[in-house]
Amino acid sequence: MSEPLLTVADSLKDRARAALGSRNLILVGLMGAGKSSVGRIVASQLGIPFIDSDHEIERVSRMTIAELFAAYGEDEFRALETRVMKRLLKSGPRVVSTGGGAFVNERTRRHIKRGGLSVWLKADLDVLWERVNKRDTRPLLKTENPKQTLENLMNARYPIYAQADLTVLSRDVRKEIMADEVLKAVIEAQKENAAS
Ligand SMILES: Nc1ncnc2c1ncn2[C@@H]1O[C@H](COP(=O)(O)OP(=O)(O)O)[C@@H](O)[C@H]1O
Ligand SMILES: O=C(O)C1=C[C@@H](OP(=O)(O)O)[C@@H](O)[C@H](O)C1
Ligand SMILES: [Mg+2]
Repeated sequence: MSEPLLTVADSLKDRARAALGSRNLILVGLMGAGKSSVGRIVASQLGIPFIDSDHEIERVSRMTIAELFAAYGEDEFRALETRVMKRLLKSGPRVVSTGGGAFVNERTRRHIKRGGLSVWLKADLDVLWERVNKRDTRPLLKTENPKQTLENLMNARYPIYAQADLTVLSRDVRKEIMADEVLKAVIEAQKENAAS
């Protein structure tokens, strides 16, 4: 019997998987960009493990992110985040979705830059706000005007996220489509690398 033909979707996964090699794929960007949900789909498409750094932090500390912020403050949370990221990125390939502040922290950013290919999921304020205002689990948004806080974070952080290896626009389309766009960006980056 002849081998079935590869479908377009299969070849996208296979080409992205080959382009990634043993590197990690690390998703960065602001709260609500879709790092956790899109990262999980990308990992399943690539057939490699998925880890969300916030979940890993919650697992090792046996506390929620909100509890950690309340009990120890943001600085301690960042120190723990740095340690967890360093450990997660030691071996690959994996898809690692970070919390929104991880790439902003200089030490964590260094681990991410060394640890693989970083992808910024970039979204505009209204898209982010629509998504994050449905839940109140994010301690940094517990302010009088959370939309303004989100905008301030955007202004402060976007120049830093721009240091990621790749940028993918996070739009109001299905998460599966966003995941495909991440796979395409990985393939494009490899092509450009090969051409230069
Ligand atoms: N492309 C998308 N379309 C619709 N909803 C999305 C999309 N990406 C993420 N979401 C939703 O937005 C919320 C935030 O997504 P999440 O993956 O937790 O973002 P992050 O980890 O970047 O903060 C979740 O409720 C998620 O289901
Ligand atoms: O932007 C940030 O500094 C944070 C983002 C959160 O993760 P998500 O980006 O997955 O929401 C979480 O790590 C914590 O609440 C701090
Ligand atoms: Mg997340």
